[in-house]
Amino acid sequence: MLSRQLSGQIDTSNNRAMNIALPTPASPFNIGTRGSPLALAQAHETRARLMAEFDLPEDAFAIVVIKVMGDAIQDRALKDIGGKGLFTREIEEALLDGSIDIAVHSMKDMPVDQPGGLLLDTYLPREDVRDAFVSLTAKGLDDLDQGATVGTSSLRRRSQLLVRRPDLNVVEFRGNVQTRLMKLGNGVAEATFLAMAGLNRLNMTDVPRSAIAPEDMLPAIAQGAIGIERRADDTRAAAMLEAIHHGPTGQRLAAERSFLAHLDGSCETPIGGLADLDGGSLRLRGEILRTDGSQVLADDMTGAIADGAEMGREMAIKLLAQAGPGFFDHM
Ligand SMILES: NCc1[nH]cc(CCC(=O)O)c1CC(=O)O
Repeated sequence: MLSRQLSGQIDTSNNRAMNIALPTPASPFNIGTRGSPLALAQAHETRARLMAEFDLPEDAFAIVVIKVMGDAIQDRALKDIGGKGLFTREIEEALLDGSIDIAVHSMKDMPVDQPGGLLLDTYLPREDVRDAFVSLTAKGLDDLDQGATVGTSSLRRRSQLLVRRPDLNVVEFRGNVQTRLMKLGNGVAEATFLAMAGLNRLNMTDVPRSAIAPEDMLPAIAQGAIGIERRADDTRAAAMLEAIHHGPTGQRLAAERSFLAHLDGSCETPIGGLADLDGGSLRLRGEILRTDGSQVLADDMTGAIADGAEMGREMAIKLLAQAGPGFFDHM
């Protein structure tokens, strides 16, 4: 398995695998992650795939938990304190200073550009991309009373909800799944929204949820995808990650992240996007919204898989032209 995976990627001059020094319990491979339950589950999945691929014991790996600013701040809306880098800066510093070998991320939270010296080009097979409607009382969006209060801290979800249900009262809702369920129980809101991927990865089968079709709520760019970052000059990490990379997820994210890149999106802008593969073609759906739900601009394109990034770029340019200046200025 090792030689098959490495022969194409690392040593193209002949058909023999390059000799990489695999990690050992005495000199483990350090996997960096945030400390949230979901982040830990994703790091454990990465470790399990590497163990299987290279026939290594669990203690040839160390899971290194890194505290990030974003996790420490629970009381203010993320958009007020500086966006996505809040969840990645400390982890990327640990990569650059060598205290970890790779970093495992939710791709949904990752900016399109990484700091110099780092590469984020390895993806695990994608989970369910959809959002979940979570409520102790209502079965779905259509089941909510006129004027009902729903909780979300996501500008995208907020805007998408208001497009469909302008009557809803959308309130800020942060915290982990347990906290949010407690708030629902306390009547703070009648429903909230979570990624299906997170619920599935945490095996939260007892959470009352129903999956929302992408037609009704287009997911965030890269929702449900795990990405693994490394130092650009680390040939061992490159070889190990190549072995667990999931190509189709990479093709889908290439289109979605190109769309995001050309929109210049951060988590401060309501953007949805989803690429699906169907045989030899790629379908990209994308939308941008006004935060008050008064307007949504959407597009849907199908083309060759290899053209995904170009489709993302074209779609972004087209939607931005339709939007005109000031489209996002409603916050
Ligand atoms: N922004 C937080 C975040 N980042 C990734 C996930 C879920 C897992 C995923 O989409 O990969 C979540 C929580 C949520 O949206 O419910």
